[in-house]
Amino acid sequence: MHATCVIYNPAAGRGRAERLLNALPPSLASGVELRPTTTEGHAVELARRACDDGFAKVVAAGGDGTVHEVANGVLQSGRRDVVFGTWPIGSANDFAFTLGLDVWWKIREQNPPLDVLEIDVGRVTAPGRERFFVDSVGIGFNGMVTIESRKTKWLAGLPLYAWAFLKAMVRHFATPPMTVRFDGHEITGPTLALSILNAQREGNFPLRPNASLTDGQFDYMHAKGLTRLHLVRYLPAMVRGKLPEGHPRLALGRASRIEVQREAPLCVHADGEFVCVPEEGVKGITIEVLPQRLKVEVYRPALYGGLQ
Ligand SMILES: Nc1ncnc2c1ncn2[C@@H]1O[C@H](COP(=O)(O)OP(=O)(O)OP(=O)(O)O)[C@@H](O)[C@H]1O
Repeated sequence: MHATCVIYNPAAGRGRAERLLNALPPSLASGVELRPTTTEGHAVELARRACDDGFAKVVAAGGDGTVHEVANGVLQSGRRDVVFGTWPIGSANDFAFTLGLDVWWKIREQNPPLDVLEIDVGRVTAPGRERFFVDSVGIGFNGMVTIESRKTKWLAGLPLYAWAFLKAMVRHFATPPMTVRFDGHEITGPTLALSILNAQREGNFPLRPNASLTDGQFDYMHAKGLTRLHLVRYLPAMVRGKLPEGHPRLALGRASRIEVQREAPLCVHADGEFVCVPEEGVKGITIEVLPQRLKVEVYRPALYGGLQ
């Protein structure tokens, strides 16, 4: 049997995935078994099966959606020794950015060496559902941005999410009251969005550029009673990863357990995949860190986007 199982989404990157995998450099292609997904959600099952089959390494080849599903499969398998790899061939590769793997992928022909790091993982629970995540969770406005990004097929990467952000701002801007408990500290008030980052980027925006994957904590951005004007004003800062510290309506902080309650049903994504949409009526959700729970491949020269 091969040592590595590569689970890939043929639909990722607007259909580019198949072409890229057919042109793998020999250093990556040898010792690898490719297993394609056939439908949404399939990668979870394929990853679980790859772990049961005894592969030492399981790679998610696709965008953040594929990363999310493969990571969930590996974590559900209970095997702690499996190394999780990411080949960023999707249209959003936020997790790969933090691991330095988007840089590595560009120079893959040179076969640069990768290291293994044990990173924190997040777990989202709500009544009747449980999900792991590796990159980020977005609640409220960010969930609506994800809905809008799914409707746009003609853009990718940052332009896609900037466009979806503007559409969500016109169609779904709302700041209903929300109660959020960050570890022992509870706040109730108008909330536009809550971003909870294990890695550094959400929807291509480097919202928390100093987030660590190994500190046992999430870095969050709590957008409270902002106006549309605030959003427009802070969009360039979000794109550059330079949100203001100490803003009364935009709190930045760290926590290892976050509980959210809202009267209006929640829209929540985890790594860009929906945990719940408003129609499902979910009003409460808990997000917690599982410290150093997953072994992942990283490219050290560009780890944390090469910034730290
Ligand atoms: N064979 C398939 N056919 C259609 N959809 C699939 C298939 N396999 C996976 N998917 C779904 O495609 C979605 C996007 O996958 P992924 O994130 O890997 O690609 P992407 O090009 O980066 O997309 P996105 O624009 O969402 O970031 C996921 O929700 C995933 O469940």
